[in-house]
Order: sequence, then C-alpha cells, then structure tokens
Amino acid sequence: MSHITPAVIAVHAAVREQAPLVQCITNYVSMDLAANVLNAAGASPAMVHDPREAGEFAALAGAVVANIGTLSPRWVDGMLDSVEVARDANKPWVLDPVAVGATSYRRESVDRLLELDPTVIRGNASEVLTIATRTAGGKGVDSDASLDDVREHADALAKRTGSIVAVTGPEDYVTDGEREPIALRGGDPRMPLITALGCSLSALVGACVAAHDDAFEATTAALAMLSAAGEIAGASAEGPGSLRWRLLDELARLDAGGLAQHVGR
Ligand SMILES: Nc1ncnc2c1ncn2[C@@H]1O[C@H](COP(=O)(O)OP(=O)(O)OP(=O)(O)O)[C@@H](O)[C@H]1O
Ligand SMILES: Cc1ncsc1CCO
Ligand SMILES: [Mg+2]
Repeated sequence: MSHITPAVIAVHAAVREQAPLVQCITNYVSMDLAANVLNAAGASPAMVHDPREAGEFAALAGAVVANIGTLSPRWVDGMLDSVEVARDANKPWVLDPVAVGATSYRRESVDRLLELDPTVIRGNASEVLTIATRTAGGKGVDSDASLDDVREHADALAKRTGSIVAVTGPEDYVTDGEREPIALRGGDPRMPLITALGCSLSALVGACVAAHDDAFEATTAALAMLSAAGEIAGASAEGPGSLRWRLLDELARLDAGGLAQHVGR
C-alpha cells in the first residue's frame, strides 16, 4: 500500500459525506460530463458563469473551478469575480488552462487568473509546460508533450506559485514543489477519446479540495478516483462511447477497496 492510500480513501469518503457544492465556470463542451462526473462522485455541481451572479454564487460554493476551454470576455470576467470571492474567503479554487499555449488571449487570461493564487492548476503536459516556461505550444486542447518534458517545470511552477500542480496523461503527476511528488499509472488508453474528460477531472479536483483541507492529498485523490474508475470501466468497454457511460457507473460505485488496489501499485 502506498503511503498516500489512506489519505485518498479519506478524501473519497469526505466527498460522499459532505456532497460539496462546486461552482464550475467551464467550457460548453465539458458542462454535461463535468456535472455528471461530480454527481457520480457524490458532489453537487453548479454551472454558474455570468458576471451578474458568478461572484455572488462563489460565496455559497465549497470550491470554484475556472476552465478557459471556450473563453470569452464575459466568461473571463465571471471567472475573475468568482475566484476573487473564493480567494478572499479562503476557499479553494482550481484552474484548468485549456489550450493555453494556442493563443495570446488564452495566455493573457491565464496570467490574470494566476495572479489570484489558484489552489490547484490541473492540465495536460503541454498546458503545464506553456505556463511554466511561458512558451506557446500544444496541439489545441490536446497535448503534444510528455510527462518527462514537464516534470521539473511542474515542480518549479508549484514552488513559484504556491499552487498544487497536477499534470495528467498516460501517467498522472502531482507536485507541490516540496513534498515527494506522486505518480499514478492506470486508467485506460482510450480515455483521451472522451472529450472533456480532463475538464471533468478538474471539476472533480474542485470537489475534493472542497471536502479535504490538504490540497495535495485532495488532488491526488481526484486523479486516483478517475483513473481507477476508468481502468475498471475499460475492462468491459468496447470503445469511447461505452467507456464514457461505464466510467460514470464505476465512479458512482467506486469503494475504498477499488481505490486502494489502484493507488497501491
Ligand atoms: N493514455 C492514457 N492512458 C490512461 N489514462 C489516460 C491516458 N491519457 C489520459 N488519461 C487519463 O484521462 C484523464 C484526462 O486527462 P487528459 O490529460 O487526457 O486531460 P486533458 O488533455 O485536459 O483532456 P480534455 O482537454 O479533453 O478535457 C486523466 O484521468 C488521465 O489520467
Ligand atoms: C474540444 C474542446 N474545445 C474547446 S474546450 C474542449 C474540450 C476539451 O478540452
Ligand atoms: Mg484539458
């Protein structure tokens, strides 16, 4: 059993017990899946983004998730309002910098969000590399970098920002720049064929940081939960369509035993 396993099991149970309200300001592609992933995990999703209400809503939420996947000025304003309220109330918030390397508008928007001290930054290898090295890159929303390219940059980014940095892909990686980083294998190689699964994972990180104070452990737990559910679902899935619904089913019935088996390897 890995040293992190008891913490992962505790976070998983805390989400089910507390059913935290997670405000997601996320992209059009991801809204349905992210809300369903949160429901399956036992959390309570709300997709609330307009600046007329986003900040007010953040005062009610246990965590805020800001995802720039289909950004536009009003949405970015809603994100800035919400994460400012969260930060001022000492509530956790999660940044998903979708395709940040693709355009200057995305980079500028992420720069503004980074000034508001995200609790967790969760992205694929290209996205984390872009933020850490301030260089353009990535293939749109998909990654064209590997974990080996980014590991040390992720550590440095975490150290510099004070955020937990989670890099996902065939192998997931969690670092705070101080503690021994966590590497998680597993999942299913067809998971990238399910659009917005990474965005949904960022929403799940939101649920976990809302339910558990140690954001490093909470982030690790979210990654482990999705990876375990994906791996179990993959055993009987015939393709990305059945993997998607099976993953939701497996996430909903995931228990401590399934998690321990997954994280302990
Ligand atoms: N080759 C793979 N094998 C196993 N699991 C994978 C693989 N690639 C991605 N995953 C898993 O898929 C989930 C989403 O991670 P990914 O890195 O694909 O996000 P992303 O690129 O931000 O996705 P999106 O932008 O489509 O939302 C994570 O749980 C990750 O571990
Ligand atoms: C496909 C796509 N385009 C913008 S956001 C998104 C979801 C995956 O990140
Ligand atoms: Mg993504």
